[in-house]
Amino acid sequence: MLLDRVNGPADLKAMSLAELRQLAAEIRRFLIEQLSVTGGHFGPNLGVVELTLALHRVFDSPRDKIIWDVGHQAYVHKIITGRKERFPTLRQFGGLAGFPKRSESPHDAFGTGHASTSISAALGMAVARDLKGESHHVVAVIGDGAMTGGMALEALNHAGHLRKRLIVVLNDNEMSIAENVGAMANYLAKLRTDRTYAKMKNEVEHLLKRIPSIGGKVARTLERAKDSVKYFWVPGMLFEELGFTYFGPVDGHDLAALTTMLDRVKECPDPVLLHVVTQKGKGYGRAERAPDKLHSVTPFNPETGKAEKSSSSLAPSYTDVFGNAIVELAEQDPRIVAITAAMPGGTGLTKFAQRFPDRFFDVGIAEQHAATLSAGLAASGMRPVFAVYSTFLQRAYDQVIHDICIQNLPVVFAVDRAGLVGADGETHQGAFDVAYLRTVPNMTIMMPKDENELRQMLYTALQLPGPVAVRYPRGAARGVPLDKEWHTIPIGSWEVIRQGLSPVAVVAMGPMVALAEEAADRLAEEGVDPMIINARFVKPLDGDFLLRLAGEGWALVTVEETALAGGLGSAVLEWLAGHGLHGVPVRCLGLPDQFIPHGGRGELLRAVGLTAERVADAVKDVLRAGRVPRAAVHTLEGSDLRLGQGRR
Ligand SMILES: Cc1ncc(C[n+]2csc(CCOP(=O)(O)OP(=O)(O)O)c2C)c(N)n1
Ligand SMILES: CC(=O)[C@@H](O)[C@H](O)COP(=O)(O)O
Ligand SMILES: [Mg+2]
Repeated sequence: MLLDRVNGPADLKAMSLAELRQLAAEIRRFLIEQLSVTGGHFGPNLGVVELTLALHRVFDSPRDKIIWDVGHQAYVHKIITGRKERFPTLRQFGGLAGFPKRSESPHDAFGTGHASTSISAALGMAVARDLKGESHHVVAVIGDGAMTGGMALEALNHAGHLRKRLIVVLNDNEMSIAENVGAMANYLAKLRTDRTYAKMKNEVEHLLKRIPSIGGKVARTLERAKDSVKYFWVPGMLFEELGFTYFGPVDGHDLAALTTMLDRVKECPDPVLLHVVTQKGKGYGRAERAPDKLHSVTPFNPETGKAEKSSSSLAPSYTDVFGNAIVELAEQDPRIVAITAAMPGGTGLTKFAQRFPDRFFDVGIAEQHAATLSAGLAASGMRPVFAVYSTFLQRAYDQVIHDICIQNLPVVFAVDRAGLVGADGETHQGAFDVAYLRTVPNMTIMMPKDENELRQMLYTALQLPGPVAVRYPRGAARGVPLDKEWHTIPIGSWEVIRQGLSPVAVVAMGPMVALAEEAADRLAEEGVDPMIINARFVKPLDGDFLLRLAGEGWALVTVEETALAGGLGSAVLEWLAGHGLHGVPVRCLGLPDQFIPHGGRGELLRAVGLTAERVADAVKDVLRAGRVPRAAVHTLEGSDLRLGQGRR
């Protein structure tokens, strides 16, 4: 196998085109075999096999910098740059990351995971190169979906101004996760079919020149009439006007054409954009036919394409429960509209989009725009629900503050993937939304203990006059029955799940309520019987309840699957301190002040100390503390996390 001979990009240089074509076939087989076992981003990587080979053939990584936008399509890059043996550990704790990581390889020039960052980073590297008098190449590989992100356009604008030597490879496969949307997608479609324009140009010129005497003059005038002719004749005008020389479109599966074009753009002294047309899922029929469904896969049978039966519970996912609930609510309330930033499937809005196409908006990978679009909708009497992953909402923080909360507009944030997401690692953990939303005045934040409460929270949120975030985790809910009737949940009210006899209360949020119940079962064997509280509102806290607990001498253990700094525990400590209740023993369990890497969610929870055992220990610990002297320091410690000690 040629692939056995590839341990670095240098091994490609000596290969003939025929050998590169054979290598491409071998890499496709490798991807299908490996990802059918580990799962991962499937369609995107099948689509960039030839493009990656051509890039590493023409450029000299790691001296030349190649930045992969989003980075979910960097598996082939990792295979070529000496990491193929590690693929059985892909996205597992201590194993190969699913995105480029500078700490993983010198060939990973820049860490990615969130879309639309590559051109900015590449421009930064080009500026640094020139300031340092170096001469290497910098290449940003960005998809048509990521190109709909505002950051990408901001970077194009600046790059065209600076006119630095920079190569942008636009990987256009007509897909984001779902089909790509927006005027940019339409523009690219025109460029893709541009061959007709080019053909038309030759025919028109040929015709003009055949007209006796004036024809040639008209053709020359047309050629000279820069704008109209350039616009009409020269494809890629949008990019040309931004200061980029546009090349393409080129077939992204034709190794000869790709290497020729890359050799050509490599010589350009100014910014260039090479438009490459690829097929997402290329080489695996099911992925070619359903590139959205096979954007990422769980382990599957490569023969049948069927997902392996995972042991996951029969309970519905929180996402599906949300997706069904918002359709039911929208049936009753025509003011409800749903917004997504290029994640209709992931956020469960597919059904809503089919049922209410006029009230559904996929804005592309543009969370900032989605947030302020929602603000405009809310300011005009609609009830927008912006469904967005916790990690991606980070992109719209100023819009949340400036456009929504200052004006106290009734926007509902359906914050999905809140908590540890697992395999996608540091860039995707939903760790920070409580901290970053709790500090914003006018914001209400709630998290359900199960799917039935999620439905009622969504209903409650849509009754509120101001901004509200309903956050829920990735994956299966708890399989509880769903109330048929809608009812509102009193704002700021906590719920006693288990009364308990010992003077200690476990104040838990979301899936940590179930963990607290597990801990209580363990403690019962030792005669300890804590109260368990469902802290279903993080903002506002249930101050009356806290006052009663503190006044009656209870000790507290807070448990959350979010960053401790700024989370539920912080809120409780701030509240107690703010009310002069300094003697209450408190232990706070949650995510430590570290980025949580990829791995199974269970493994990661153990690594950060969010286990029933650790909750039980904390309860006994805080009971032992008893009424602590006023001078006591409340602990906010996470665990002494030694992440990355997993399988190498
Ligand atoms: C800021 C941000 N929002 C949403 C996502 C989720 N996401 C991951 S890949 C993807 C689509 C990317 O499309 P494209 O750039 O065309 O790459 P392709 O998958 O087609 O290769 C999206 C929306 C993300 N990674 N970052
Ligand atoms: C690369 C990217 O950002 C998305 O594909 C993300 O990995 C989807 O996450 P879920 O699998 O949780 O929908
Ligand atoms: Mg794409």
